[in-house]
Amino acid sequence: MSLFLHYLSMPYLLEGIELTLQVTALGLGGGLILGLILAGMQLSRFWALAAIARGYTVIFRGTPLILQMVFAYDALPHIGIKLPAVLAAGLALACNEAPFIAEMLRAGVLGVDRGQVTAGQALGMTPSVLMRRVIAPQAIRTMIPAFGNEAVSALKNSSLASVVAVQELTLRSTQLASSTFDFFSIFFASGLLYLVLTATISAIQLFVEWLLDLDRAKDLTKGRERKLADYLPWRRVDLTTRLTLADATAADPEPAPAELTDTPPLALTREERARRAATIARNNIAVEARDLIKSYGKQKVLDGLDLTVRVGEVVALLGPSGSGKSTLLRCVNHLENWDAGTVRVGGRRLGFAEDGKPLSPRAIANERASVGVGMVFQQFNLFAHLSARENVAGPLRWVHGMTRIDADRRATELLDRVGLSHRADALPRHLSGGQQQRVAIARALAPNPSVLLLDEPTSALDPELVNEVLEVIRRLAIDDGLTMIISTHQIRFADEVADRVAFLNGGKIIEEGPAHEVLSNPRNPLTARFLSVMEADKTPEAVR
Ligand SMILES: Nc1ncnc2c1ncn2[C@@H]1O[C@H](COP(=O)(O)OP(=O)(O)OP(=O)(O)O)[C@@H](O)[C@H]1O
Repeated sequence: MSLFLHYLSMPYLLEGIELTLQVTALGLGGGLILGLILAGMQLSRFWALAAIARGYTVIFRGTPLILQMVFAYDALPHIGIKLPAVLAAGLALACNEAPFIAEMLRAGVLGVDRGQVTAGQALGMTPSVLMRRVIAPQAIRTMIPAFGNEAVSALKNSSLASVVAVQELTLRSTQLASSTFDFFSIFFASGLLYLVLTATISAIQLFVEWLLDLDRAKDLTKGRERKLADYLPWRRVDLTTRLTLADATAADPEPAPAELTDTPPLALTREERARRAATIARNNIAVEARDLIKSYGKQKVLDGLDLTVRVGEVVALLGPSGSGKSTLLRCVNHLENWDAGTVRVGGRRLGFAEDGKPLSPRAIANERASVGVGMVFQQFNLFAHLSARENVAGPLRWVHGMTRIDADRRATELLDRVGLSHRADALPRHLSGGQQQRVAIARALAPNPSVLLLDEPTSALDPELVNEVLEVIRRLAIDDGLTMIISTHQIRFADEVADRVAFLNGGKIIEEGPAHEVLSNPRNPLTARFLSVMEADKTPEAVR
């Protein structure tokens, strides 16, 4: 026992730990940098870069680390690169770790919900803002356990550096044992030292997981402490603003939700509708699609579609499942490319330069932000790692350059408008579907869009939550006069809120006109059949 304790505190072995840590740190640090580059190449749009990264992965993942170390130490000098043993071992370890780390990074990035990425694009985020603010923070959280594993494995693999005579812990233990023949005590002490190192890595991993745990939320408004994750770059929130806002909400803890659902639905009288129609007819064109054609493979989804929407007009897109409603909305915002035809928003051809050439993703993002097309999705697509307030305020800062205080103020104002100021600090997963959709509407409204596109905003909701969302949309249409295109299966809602309905079938508008007229007296037999099925069943699923 005394011998074991002696070896455990022996400076000769402890100095070996220093070299072990040096090789591990070089391997992990270098592996992370190289892994980031490889992951970027594999995720890139350029196939040549992806192919080079794949080739690298096959070679370095498929050959033993021990050979790579020998190569770095003995073969590189032949081409004039003579590295000290520690550096050569660290380099080989980094090159070996890189493909594994790249795969972890790639899995983390691909694991982020596509819907959130689309929502970020629709909000005008450039690819780099999307990566920094939406993808990386979520990917990093999911990668921590795998990265912890990789760190432990790199530490253990560093023992192979002994083949290039790095005096790390394993080599020193072996040397000591062969000179003293006290194998058991020495290797037991050495094993325990490795265990301490790997346990430290595990502890750091658990600490980081705890640090980034979003569910560890402490409620500020109830005077409790901020969680550390709030201080991270993507979560940083201005304390003064938070506290001022917290004070404001504390005075009125449960404000508007009752107001949203309890008041009778707004509806226009026949005369008001006629006045509104006359005003809209004089307005400029807000959105114009001309002869739009779009196919997925052999399937033609939009087949020469024409649609004109005037400023202040609310158009409901109706039609059976697969008729192309969502695709049309996605084309309006250029979230989807199309094969032929033109789309203009506010007179501008979104996504194309003056000479008709397609713009880069970054330029399209900037254009989306400046033209102002808001979008609300069927599946809400809120940023899962951000509170309701940050979902609204974040894009205002990142895309529109608003200050933190102004963005937070605007977010609070909009959340109040959709009856959710009391849930501003909640994460999306702690909100009901209806509440999430109301936050999504607030987020889309935040930059004051000129047009709001709503893609079946209630079809993912339980029936009892549908009305709260419809009421918010109704207010936007009737009170605020916002230009909206809504894809919906809610016939009664379309009748009450829309100025015009357009009925799609097979990628074409087969009937359109004033909402009440088309819905109560359809002329096309397909529209009539669709409406009667909807009427008979009252559930959208019936026609799907
Ligand atoms: N990314 C895609 N790849 C291949 N096919 C697609 C893609 N997106 C949509 N489609 C197909 O295009 C057609 C039109 O889809 P779209 O979502 O526009 O219809 P929709 O009218 O909005 O239907 P729903 O009411 O069910 O949402 C469907 O047949 C769908 O399967």
